[in-house]
Amino acid sequence: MNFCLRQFNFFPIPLVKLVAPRDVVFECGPKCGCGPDCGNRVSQCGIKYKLQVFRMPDKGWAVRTLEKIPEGAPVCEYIGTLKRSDEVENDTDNSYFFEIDCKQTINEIEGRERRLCHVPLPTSSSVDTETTETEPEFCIDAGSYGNVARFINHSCEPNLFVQCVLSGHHDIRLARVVLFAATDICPYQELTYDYGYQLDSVIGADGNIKHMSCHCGEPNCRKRLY
Ligand SMILES: C[S@@+](CC[C@H](N)C(=O)[O-])C[C@H]1O[C@@H](n2cnc3c(N)ncnc32)[C@H](O)[C@@H]1O
Repeated sequence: MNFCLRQFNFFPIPLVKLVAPRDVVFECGPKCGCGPDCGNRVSQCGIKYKLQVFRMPDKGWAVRTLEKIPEGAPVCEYIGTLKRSDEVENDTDNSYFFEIDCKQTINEIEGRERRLCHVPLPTSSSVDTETTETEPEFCIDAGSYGNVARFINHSCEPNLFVQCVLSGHHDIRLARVVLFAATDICPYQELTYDYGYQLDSVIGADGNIKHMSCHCGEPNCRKRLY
C-alpha cells in the first residue's frame, strides 16, 4: 500500500503526485492483480512531459522541460543495465552509473544523508534494510543503454529528487530509481538532481582521489561533484 500519493487530475490519464520524498515508495506490480491504470503505479506510466536534450558549454548534454512540471510529479526513471557495483568499480568511465543507494541512504552510511521527510518503514515490511559486507551492491549503467535520464546533470540546488521505488519485489538493493519534481518547474528550465557524491569518495585507477568541478552555477554550489 502506498500512503503518500495524491491524485490531482483525472483526465485523460490520472496524474498523481508524490507529496514528499520517502526512504522508499511501494507501488503495485505484476503480482498485484490490478491493471496498468491503477493509481498506485505512478512511476510506471512512462514520461509524461515533453523533454528536450540540449548542449551546454561547460556540462555537455543536458535536459530541459518544454512544459510546466508541477511539484511532486514523476518525471522519468533512470533506466540502464543493472550491474553489480563490485564488477564495474575498475571501469574508467563511470559517468553514466547510478549507484542504487537506498539501503545506504536509509542507514546514513558512506556519507549519505537520509532523503527528506523520512517515515519509518512499516514494521511488518519484508524489506531488508540491514547492510552486510558480503552482500553485493548494484548500480544502473546507462552507458550503452538508457533513456533521457542519462543526460540529466547534477546541481547543488536541484529541481528533481531521487526516489527509490519498489514494485515487483521487496529487494531494496534492486529498487527502481525514479526522478520526481522537487518544485514547480517552468518551461525551458534545465532539469537537475543532486548526484549525492561524498567529496573525496571517487578513487581513480591510479589509486588517487579523483576531483570533478561542479558547474551548476547555483549560489550555494559546493564547487565539486566529487
Ligand atoms: C549522467 S552524465 C550527464 C550528461 C552529460 N552532461 C553528457 O554530456 O552526457 C554525468 C556527467 O555530466 C557532467 N556533469 C553533470 N553535472 C555536472 C555539473 N554540475 N558540473 C560539471 N559537469 C557535470 C559530468 O561530466 C558527469 O560525469
